[in-house]
Amino acid sequence: MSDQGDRDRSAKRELRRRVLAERRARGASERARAGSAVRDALMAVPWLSMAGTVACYYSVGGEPDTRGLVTALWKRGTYVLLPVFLPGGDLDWASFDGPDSLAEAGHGLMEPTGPRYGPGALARADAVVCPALAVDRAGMRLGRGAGCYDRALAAKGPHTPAIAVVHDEEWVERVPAEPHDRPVDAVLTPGGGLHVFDPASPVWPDRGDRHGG
Ligand SMILES: Nc1nc2c(c(=O)[nH]1)N(C=O)[C@@H](CNc1ccc(C(=O)N[C@@H](CCC(=O)O)C(=O)O)cc1)CN2
Ligand SMILES: Nc1ncnc2c1ncn2[C@@H]1O[C@H](COP(=O)(O)OP(=O)(O)OP(=O)(O)O)[C@@H](O)[C@H]1O
Repeated sequence: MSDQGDRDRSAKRELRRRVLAERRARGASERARAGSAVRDALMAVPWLSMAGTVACYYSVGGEPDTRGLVTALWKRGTYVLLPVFLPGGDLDWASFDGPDSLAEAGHGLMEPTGPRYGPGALARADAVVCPALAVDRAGMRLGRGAGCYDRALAAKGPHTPAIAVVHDEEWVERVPAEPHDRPVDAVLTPGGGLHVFDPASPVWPDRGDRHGG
């Protein structure tokens, strides 16, 4: 392994530690406010309202709250896929079908209990809302370090945007990146709303046409 690789990995560990400590310090009212902002920002995006299937995550702990978003999408009739963390770090996918369709799982996660569609199910999503600990100005994302989303995002379609959700302070100048890291297409922060990195990217144009309106 190269020295640069070692430096990147230890810089990632340090940034993860810092963000997780800051998240633990966030209070319930800030979390609730952030959750409403995340929900309202994404529910107002026109192309997302045309999406038949959205892969999301069901937030836990100090993560930017996505529970309101998941519920709002589901109530609107969008098919919502949520991840199931497999031993080994791959993600399986099952649908959200109301709060009763979830159960506590390992690592403090809440996961869907219904039929699982396999890691390849992400190919059917029209958008992927993914967790992150930090995102930088170029869209590189830092995850929890299991590589789950690095691998999972490889299964999404080429016209499917990946949108990372982070707290305002977690959208930073630069995240240490390794060769396997892939940028996301947009970042959503509670205070700043949705920011698209490259509006000319093939994930964005003609969404209404492709998805039948
Ligand atoms: N809400 C949510 N769901 C998600 C993710 C996520 O980040 N957020 N994931 C994104 O990849 C996957 C689960 N990935 C995980 C990877 C590692 C650990 C882990 O090692 N947890 C530590 C505790 C760390 C902590 O307290 O935050 C442990 O159990 O020791 C947990 C989940 C799929 N589902
Ligand atoms: N496409 C991939 N295929 C196989 N292994 C991968 C892939 N991407 C990353 N990994 C492995 O996953 C591990 C963690 O990677 P990294 O530190 O970038 O995770 P992360 O992006 O923080 O986490 P996550 O993707 O779960 O949000 C690394 O050891 C890396 O080699």
